[in-house]
Amino acid sequence: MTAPLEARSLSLVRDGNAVLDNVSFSVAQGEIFALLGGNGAGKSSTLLTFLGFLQPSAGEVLVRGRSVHSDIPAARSAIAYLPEAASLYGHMSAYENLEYFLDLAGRSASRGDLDAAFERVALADEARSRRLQSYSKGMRQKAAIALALLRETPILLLDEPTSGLDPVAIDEFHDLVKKLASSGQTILMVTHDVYGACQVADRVGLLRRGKLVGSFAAEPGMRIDTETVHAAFAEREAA
Ligand SMILES: Nc1ncnc2c1ncn2[C@@H]1O[C@H](COP(=O)(O)OP(=O)(O)OP(=O)(O)O)[C@@H](O)[C@H]1O
Repeated sequence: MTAPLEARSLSLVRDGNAVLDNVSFSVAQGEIFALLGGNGAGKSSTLLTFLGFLQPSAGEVLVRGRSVHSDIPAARSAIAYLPEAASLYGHMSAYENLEYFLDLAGRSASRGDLDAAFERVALADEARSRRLQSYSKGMRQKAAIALALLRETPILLLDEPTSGLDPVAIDEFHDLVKKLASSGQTILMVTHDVYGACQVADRVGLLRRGKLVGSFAAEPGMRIDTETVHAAFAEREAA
């Protein structure tokens, strides 16, 4: 079966610097793959390449078996992307944000559809009409995920999705991501969080200075030995 996401010998140069070097991996349907690495390892750049915002200098990325750069709109329409800072508007309510962004994506949703999505992400009823500027980071994250759900894309890309969330919000978020994967969505997330990656992912890849230096099957609560963590994070770019 064709993997929904695949990087084939992907190399990337940004501003003259080699950012990714011969990276290959694929993510199967319904799988959660976490790319783990230090600052500057190339995690966000990998996501931006799948979205067609960055062009490989060698190799290619494929979405549902098709080279992204041969049809960027097709790749983007298959993907919901959550950047590190949720990109919804603070001066609008959750209802208004979702209506507006779905409209931009050429979709429409009834109030009932919106409420059903908010239920799935457990965004409280009373919050839905409130402006997002009064939300906590976890609530904004829920609203952004609700939007991703309503777009009904087969693929979800998550950039540091739990940074700044409290431990309860992180657990809720991980449960939600697992539910999405078990309903068939394919998920690629990038993170610094070793523990969280092992909690939520099926597989973890270690990215070190643009090279994929290892990958392994993850299990909740597993410990990665210090040597492995240091191998991934050593020589990271100074933050
Ligand atoms: N807008 C940009 N223009 C040019 N180079 C960039 C740009 N953004 C990032 N880079 C470079 O690309 C490399 C990889 O950065 P990237 O943001 O992909 O890493 P990351 O693993 O996501 O890091 P972090 O964990 O700090 O977010 C770094 O060397 C960085 O300096």
